[in-house]
Amino acid sequence: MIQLHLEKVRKWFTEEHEKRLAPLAEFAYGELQNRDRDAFGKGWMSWPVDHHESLYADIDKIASDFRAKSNVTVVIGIGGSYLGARSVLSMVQPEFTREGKHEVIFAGQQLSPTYHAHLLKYLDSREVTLVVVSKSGTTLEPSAVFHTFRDYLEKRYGEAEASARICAITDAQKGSLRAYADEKKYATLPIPDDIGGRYSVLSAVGLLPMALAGVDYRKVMQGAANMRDQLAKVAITANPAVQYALARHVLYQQGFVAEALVTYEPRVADFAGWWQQLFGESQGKDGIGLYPTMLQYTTDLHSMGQYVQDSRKVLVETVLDAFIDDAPELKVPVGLDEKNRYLENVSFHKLQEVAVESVMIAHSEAGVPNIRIEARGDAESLYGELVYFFEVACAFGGYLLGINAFDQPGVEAYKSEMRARLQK
Ligand SMILES: O=P(O)(O)OC[C@H]1O[C@H](O)[C@H](O)[C@@H](O)[C@@H]1O
Repeated sequence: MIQLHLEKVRKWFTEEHEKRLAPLAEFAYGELQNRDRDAFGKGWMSWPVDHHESLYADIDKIASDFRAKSNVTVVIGIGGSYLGARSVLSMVQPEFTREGKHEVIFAGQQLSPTYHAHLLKYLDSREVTLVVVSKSGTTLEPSAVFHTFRDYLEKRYGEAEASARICAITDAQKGSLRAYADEKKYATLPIPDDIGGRYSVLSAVGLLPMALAGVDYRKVMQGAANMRDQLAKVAITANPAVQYALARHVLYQQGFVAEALVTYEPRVADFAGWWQQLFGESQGKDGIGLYPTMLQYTTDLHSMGQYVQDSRKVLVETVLDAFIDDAPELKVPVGLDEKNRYLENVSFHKLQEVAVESVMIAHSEAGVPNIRIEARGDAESLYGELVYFFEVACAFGGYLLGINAFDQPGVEAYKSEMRARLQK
C-alpha cells in the first residue's frame, strides 16, 4: 500500500497549481499512455500484466540448477543491469537474515582492482556460478569483469563445466554478449527490446537474481500489477504518481535544484540508488532536471542535517516512509534508562515514527519542501508497487518537462574518451 502525503509541501505546491496544471497533466498523461509515441521505451508499462509463464519456467530452471551446483552466484552488471537487483535483494532479504541462504554477490558495477581481486580469492573456497547482465552487451565495466571471472571459472572447472555455470542476460538478438553466449552455449535470458535498462528490474534482469536468492518474484510482479491497476482506476487528479510528479515539477520551476529520497530503513536505502538512476538518466538532460540524491536518516541527520536545516534552500526531501513488519516477534522495546525515563514503554517502531514526523516538521518549517510517501506491506509486494509507482511518475514527469525519458545520450561522452585513450 502506497499513499502520498502532500501536507508539508502545500506551501509551495498548492491546489491552485494543480488546477492550473490540469490541462498539461491531461496532455502529458495522454502522451504517456500513447504507445505509438516513444513506443521504444514503453514495454515496462504493461509488463507486470503481460503473460510470462515461459520466461518464469526458464528462470526457475536456471535458478534451481545454479542453486544445486553452487552456493554463491556472482551477478555482473552496472546501472540498470545492477541497481534494481541489488535494491530488491536488500529490501526483501535485509542484513542478518541471509544465513544459510544462497549468496548473491554483485560485481562489475565499478572497476576496483582490489574489490575484484578480493572477491576472486573469496570464491576459491566456494562453489561458484556466474550471471552476466548487459542489455547492450558492450558496456566496458561488466564486460571486463565478466571475462576475468569467466577465465577464472574455466581454469577452475574446465571450459565445458564453466559454460554450464554461466548465464547471460542480454538482448535476444543483438550485441556482442549475445553472440558470445550463443557460441559458448551458455544459458541465456532475454532483456526485451522496448524496456530500457533503468526500467528493466522486473524483467529477467531482476527476476533471476531474485530467484537465485530464493525471493518469491511472483509476489513482486503481483505488487507491480496491483499498482498498475490502482493507478488505472483513479482520475488523473487523484493519481498519486501524477501528483508526485506534478509536485516535483512545480518545485523545480520554483528554483529548487535537488531532490533527496530520504529513507529511514537500511533495507530500503539501496532502493534510493535505483530511484536515483531512474530520475537522473531519464530527466537530467537538455540542461534541466532536479538532481536526484539520497539521504539515510536518522544516520545522516547527524552529518547532513545541519546543511538541510540551515543552508541554502535548494533541496526538496521526498520521504520514503516505508515500514515492513516482517519480524513481529522481534518487536524491540527501548531499554530503560532509570535516570531518563522519557523513553519508558516506547518501542523502536514508535521512535522511528516520531523521528519521521519531527524531522518533516523541522525541515519544512525551515523552508525545505517535504513530500511523504507512506509505504506499508510485505517486502516483495511493496517493492513491485514502488517500482511501478516511480516508473510512471518519472516517465510522466518527462512529458511535463518536454524531454525524452527513455534515452541517456550524455552517458556516451566519458565512454568515447575512455575508448580513445585505451586504443592509443
Ligand atoms: O545493460 P548495459 O547495456 O550494460 O548498460 C548498463 C548501464 O550503462 C549505461 O552506460 C547506461 O547509462 C545505463 O542506462 C545502463 O543501465
